Formats: sequence, structure tokens, C-alpha cells
Amino acid sequence: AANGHQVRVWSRQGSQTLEAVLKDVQIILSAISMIGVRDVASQVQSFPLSPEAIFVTATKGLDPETTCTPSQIWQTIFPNHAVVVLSGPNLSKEIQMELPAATVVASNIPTAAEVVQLVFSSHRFRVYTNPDPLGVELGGTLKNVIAIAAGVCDGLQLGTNAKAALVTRGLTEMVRIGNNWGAKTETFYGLSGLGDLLATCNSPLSRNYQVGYQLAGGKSLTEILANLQGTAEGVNTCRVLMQRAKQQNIAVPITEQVYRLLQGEITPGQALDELMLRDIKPEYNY
Ligand SMILES: NC(=O)c1ccc[n+]([C@@H]2O[C@H](COP(=O)([O-])OP(=O)(O)OC[C@H]3O[C@@H](n4cnc5c(N)ncnc54)[C@H](O)[C@@H]3O)[C@@H](O)[C@H]2O)c1
Ligand SMILES: O=P(O)(O)OC[C@H](O)CO
Repeated sequence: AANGHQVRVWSRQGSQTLEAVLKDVQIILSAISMIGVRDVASQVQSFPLSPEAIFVTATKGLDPETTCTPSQIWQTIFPNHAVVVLSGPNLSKEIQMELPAATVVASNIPTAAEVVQLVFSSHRFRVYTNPDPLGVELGGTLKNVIAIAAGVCDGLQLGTNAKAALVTRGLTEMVRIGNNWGAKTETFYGLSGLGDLLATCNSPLSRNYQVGYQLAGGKSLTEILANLQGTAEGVNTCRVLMQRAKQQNIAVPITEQVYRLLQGEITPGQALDELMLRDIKPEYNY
């Protein structure tokens, strides 16, 4: 809107119908929580759309039923439309305050990503294109689980060394999962991977970080989620990821401890011991 584009907003709480909002639009940006993506995408399917309409997805989650990413859901339902992933270190409260930020847009159709780059770029929002939509989407999604662990680390006051080790090994875990999925390694070292990991693992504005921090403070997950403003996607992502890691035989030690903590099977202290006492090994398998 700040760039002079005409913008219409739809939400379940609003007065306008989804059909009216979508009439003749060129870009459809979805920032729905993962839990609602399939349902809303199916509703959109029943409305007439411009054949050139581009879908942009900002959701950072995984479908519990299929382990699909949000863009995969949109692309399956709209095979003839371009789908662009938008993801990066973009804590919404800071964006709202017009603080400077950068992000990444990625699509299998490069021209669609370039259109979205142009539409969203401003003097306060720097947008880069990237040719690896899966890697960009997984960066924003997988870091939420590590952000929960980072919140626990800070909540337990484990220190700067521990946090650096956790975030670095967290990135290695993200790369391992991403590679298994078919994403490119270098994408995870960019804004949508390392960039978003740094933002969420170091900010109390991150809901995922807050979940971890408050778990370390002794609150139950139910209590934390009941009082949280907005969605902490990492809780669902962690469960879906554990399912996929087991199926694909991927080593995900940090995700596994976050999962057991969220399930109430272990305490934050026990999760720490489990990670520290794992078998010693080389840093990388070259
Ligand atoms: N807030 C951020 O900083 C930020 C930044 C980038 C990306 N994201 C991602 O964007 C998504 C939304 O984040 P948010 O902060 O706006 O979360 P939020 O919880 O504040 O808002 C989510 C919205 O989705 C709606 N919704 C949920 N289920 C729905 C359904 N079945 N049908 C229609 N609407 C439904 C909710 O009503 C709500 O308006 C998440 O996946 C998040 O990871 C958030
Ligand atoms: O509040 P969180 O933890 O969902 O993080 C928000 C965004 O993903 C930050 O880029």
C-alpha cells in the first residue's frame, strides 16, 4: 500500500467476502496460519481469478497431514498460476514500525518473483530474488523449531557460548533436513535461513522464542499457548518434522529434544543433558 498499490485485505473477522476481495486482483498474498492454508486455498478455488494472478505465500509451517509446505499446497490447487514464496527475517512488529528489513522472494517462475520483488520493494523493505523456493520456504519454517530451543537456552541462562553453539548446530540441522528435501545448501546461509534464524533466536518479539523461554521458566505449553499473541508455528512444525525425520532417517537431535520437551516427556534441563552427552563426532562429514 505504501508503494501506491491498491490493497484489499480479507480475514475471517472482516466484513468483506473472500470472493469480492479477490475480484480482478493481480497478486494474492496469503499470510494465514498453517492450520488454515488448505481450507482457504480450497475456498479460493471456487472463485473466478485473473489467469495471470500470482500467489505469494508468507506462511512458515508444514501441513500435518502431508508434510507439504504452504507453497506446495497452493501450487497443487492452482497448477496454472505462478506461486512465489516470501520469507526472511521479518518480525512483523518491526515492519509495522517501519524499521528497515530485507526479505527473499523465490519461485520456479523467475519473472513472477521479479514482479513481486518490484511490488514489495521500498525504502524500508529490501527484497531479493532467489531461484530455490523450497529452500527459502524451509529456511523460514525450520528455524522456528530452533528458535524454541534458543528461547529455552536463554530462559535457562546458559550463556553466550551455549547459544552460539545451539544456533550454529541448529543451522547444520536445517541444512541436513533441507538437503534431504531437495533444497540447496547455500539458500540456508542467506536471509531466509541464517538471517531469519538470527532474528528469531535473538528476539523476544518472536513467538517461537517466547514458547521456549517460558517453558524454561516452568510454564506448561498449554498455559503458554493460551496467553500467546498469534501463532507459534514451530510447535506444529516440530511434530511434523519428527514424523518426516523418522520416515526419511534424518538425524535431528535438536528437533528431537524440542519435540520431547513440547510433549512434556522431559524437562528443559534433561533436554540440555541429552544434547551435551551425545556421542562425540566430527563437526562435518565431508
Ligand atoms: N508475525 C511475523 O513476524 C511473521 C513474519 C513472517 C511470517 N509469518 C508467518 O505468517 C503466518 C501468520 O503469522 P501471523 O503473525 O500473522 O499470525 P497470527 O496468528 O497473528 O495470524 C494468523 C491469521 O490466520 C488466520 N487463520 C487461522 N486459521 C484460519 C482459517 N482456517 N481460515 C482463515 N484464516 C485463518 C487467523 O485468524 C489470523 O488472522 C505464520 O505462518 C507465520 O509464521 C509471521
Ligand atoms: O514470531 P515468530 O516466532 O513466528 O517469528 C516471526 C517471523 O517468522 C520472523 O521472521
